[in-house]
Amino acid sequence: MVQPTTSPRQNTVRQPTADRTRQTVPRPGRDNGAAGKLRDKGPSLDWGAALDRWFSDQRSTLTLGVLLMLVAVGLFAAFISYLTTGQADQSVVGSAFSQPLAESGQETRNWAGLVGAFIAHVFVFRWFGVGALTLPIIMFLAGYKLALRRELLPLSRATTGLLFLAVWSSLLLGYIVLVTDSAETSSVWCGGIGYEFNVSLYSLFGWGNLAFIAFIFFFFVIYFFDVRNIKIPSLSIPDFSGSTGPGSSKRPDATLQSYEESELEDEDEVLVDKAPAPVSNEFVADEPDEEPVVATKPPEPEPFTESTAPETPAPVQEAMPKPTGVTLTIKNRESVTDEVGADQGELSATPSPTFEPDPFQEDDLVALHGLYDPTLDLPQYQYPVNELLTDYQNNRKAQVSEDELTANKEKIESTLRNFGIEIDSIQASIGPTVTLYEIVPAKGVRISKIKSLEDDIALNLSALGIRIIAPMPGMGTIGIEVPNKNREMVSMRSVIMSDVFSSSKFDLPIVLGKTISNEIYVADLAKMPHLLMAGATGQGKSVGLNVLLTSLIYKKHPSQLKLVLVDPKKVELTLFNKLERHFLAKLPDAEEPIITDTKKVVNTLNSLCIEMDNRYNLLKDAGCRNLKEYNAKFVKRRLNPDKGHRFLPYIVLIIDELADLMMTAGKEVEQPIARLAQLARAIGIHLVVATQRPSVNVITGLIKANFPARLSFKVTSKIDSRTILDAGGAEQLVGMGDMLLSSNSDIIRLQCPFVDTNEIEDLCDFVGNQRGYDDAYVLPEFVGDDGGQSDDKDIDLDNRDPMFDEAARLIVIHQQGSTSLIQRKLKLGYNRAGRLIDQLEAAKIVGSFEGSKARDVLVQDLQMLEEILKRLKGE
Ligand SMILES: Nc1ncnc2c1ncn2[C@@H]1O[C@H](COP(=O)(O)OP(=O)(O)OP(=O)(O)O)[C@@H](O)[C@H]1O
Repeated sequence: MVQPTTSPRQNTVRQPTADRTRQTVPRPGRDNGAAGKLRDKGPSLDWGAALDRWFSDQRSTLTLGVLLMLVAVGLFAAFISYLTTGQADQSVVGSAFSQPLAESGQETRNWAGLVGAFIAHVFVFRWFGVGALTLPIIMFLAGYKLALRRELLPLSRATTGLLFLAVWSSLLLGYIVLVTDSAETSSVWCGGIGYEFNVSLYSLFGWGNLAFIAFIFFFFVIYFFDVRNIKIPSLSIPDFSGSTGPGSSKRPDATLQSYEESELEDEDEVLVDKAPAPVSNEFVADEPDEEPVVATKPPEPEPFTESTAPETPAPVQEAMPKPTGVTLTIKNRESVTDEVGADQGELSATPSPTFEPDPFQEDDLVALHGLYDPTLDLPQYQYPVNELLTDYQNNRKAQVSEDELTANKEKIESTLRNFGIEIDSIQASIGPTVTLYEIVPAKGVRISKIKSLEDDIALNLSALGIRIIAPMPGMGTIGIEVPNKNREMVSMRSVIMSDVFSSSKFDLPIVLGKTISNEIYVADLAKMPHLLMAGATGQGKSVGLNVLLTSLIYKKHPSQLKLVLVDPKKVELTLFNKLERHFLAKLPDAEEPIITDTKKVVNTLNSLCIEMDNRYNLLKDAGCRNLKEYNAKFVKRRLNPDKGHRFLPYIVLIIDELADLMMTAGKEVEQPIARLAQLARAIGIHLVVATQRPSVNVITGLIKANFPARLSFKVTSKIDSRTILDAGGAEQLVGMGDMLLSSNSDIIRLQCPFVDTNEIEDLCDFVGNQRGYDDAYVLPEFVGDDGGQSDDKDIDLDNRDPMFDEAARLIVIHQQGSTSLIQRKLKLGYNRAGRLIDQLEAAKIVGSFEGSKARDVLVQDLQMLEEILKRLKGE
């Protein structure tokens, strides 16, 4: 969990046990580090790497591609030529090795000379006949892909089809040549394979050969076009573009169409939906009539509520990578490797049947569109720059003079001696806030004795905040922490700019400050997986929360992270309001993205539980154990958005002041918090809960048990310290961001970085002023026991939305009562689409809201609908 900086005392920061275990336990089916290292040493990898490098150099692929295309054209010419001149050339080819080559060359009539005649003789005459023409075509397609890094036709699929055609046409023509007894003149058309095949079997089966050849064709078509899912009439047109429907086009996205259609075949009405193709923003160059993609305009964001999930746009619908495509793909590949490489919590659910698209098509999708890149939602988004944070001039190292050190050492020694404790040695290391004196006691000294003298030593050193660590975990020493007279302020800017943070590959990196040995401590919230924070008023809790949020905002793209901010004190988190359209999530009907009202907090927590359940269902359907695996699969376009799959951002819930909530809502907040804390780690929902009052009726056993990572600023009593950390010590901290972090039973003292409100303001302005989503990320609707939000749905049908009729027709045509369908097709924001669906419900066109399912459509056809619309208009 820790990324240590280089420091002489590096070994003092211990890796949490869970992480250590994780490194040593190999995971089935995964590439583990050890295996990687072994391979690294093998010489074969160097060749592989060299080859990879060669292929990733565009000059190499361009050269090879063009060469392949030229050879393909030459071969094509040679084969065509052989079909007419072959017979004459046969003797030349036959005698090529018995007479001088130059002479034979002159005699050949093949357009591609003796070499052409020779190759054509093998491929056309000996093997495939006219079917051999498919081979240069395959070669040309491969060359084209290499040279231009795009496909004329999906390569793998076209290769399969063309190879089949080569063999099969040879068989069929062989049969014809045999039964017409025209081998003398026409055997060049069928080639040796087809002719020999038919000769061997004809005496046994007679015309049965033809039936067998026809059956082979049928068999191939069944598998190649996956006949389960396509309409039979389209089979008559073998189209290697991969498109199978009657309306198949030569567009390069034909594969995509086939992908979508094959998945949706069973639902005719959905196919209707697909006909006008929601592929509105792709392949602009080919389809100028379609809605153009403006490079600067991000695609319409989809608020991902469960009810909208089935309508989430296919990842394949994102703008086709333009000339930058290569870069994007490479970037994505890296990010996927990163993602798959690390590990996370696991989901024990048994994977249910998974959507496994045809591997050809899946390859084709990635080949055509590249990996799915969620950040293309906001392609122009700029990560915050370091200059937004203040460079505190006085941010010097802690000044502890030699005199101060020696004086403290002597005092410690003499104090201990006064109590009859002898020591072997004493060593000091200066931290930002405190200096640690490490003592090696003389043999026979009882550690508990030193610990019991804590107060006396503190008195003698006349310093506040002495903390005695006896023994120092993992070392045979005793630590005494003495606060520095002049402490160092750890600025946010310095930690954000540090290598350890900026190069951190954690999923949710949060920089918590500096350790006693001046190492910058970065933790991964995703692995914590939740954090409980306590601290008396004025000790740095709000600054701590700001630090945590700042870390996340600096590292994550808005498409990868959503924040749910709960602030019953109403003032602490207001600044983050500006991030509404980038990082914040809220309930569908919420006006403000930052939740301050207790009732709304309860609804939000329950809504997050629904989101959690929805995510578990998605993961189960995808056969993934955690969010990372799921997103990695989605990025590789292996999950079908039409089945509700979507890229899932991390959600971080921050509650600033749990005490208020527990006082007013008690169990109503405790239970969903405990449930989320218990179950939400695998699906990427993480909680940070802060409180001023770490008493047992606020941090109840239920909550505490589910928050293994706890952070305490200075608290007022030892009891409070015990409540939060299960150990004393937090009452002796010195304030101003001095804190103790307890995770996996280790306690570490840290100095929290400082970030001021005006820095947060600048940061939020920087992000908030950029183009964002249309709205905050919408959480699933939650209707409480009292009917929740339904009471404010007094719908006045005389005051219908101008788009009402259009929305109604859309819903009836698609027979799908979904807000996001309206949003997407009519290009409306979520709120307006939500109002429309309420009006449609009031007009009894759609049924009532049923949790995560789409609403029922109560009107069967357009005719009925027109009647209803007329009635509404009073006609
Ligand atoms: N990491 C830090 N480094 C230096 N000074 C700090 C740090 N954190 C807090 N302080 C100082 O302590 C003051 C109070 O901090 P903060 O507002 O975070 O306290 P708090 O615990 O949130 O209080 P409350 O609960 O009343 O809101 C800050 O204004 C700042 O001067």
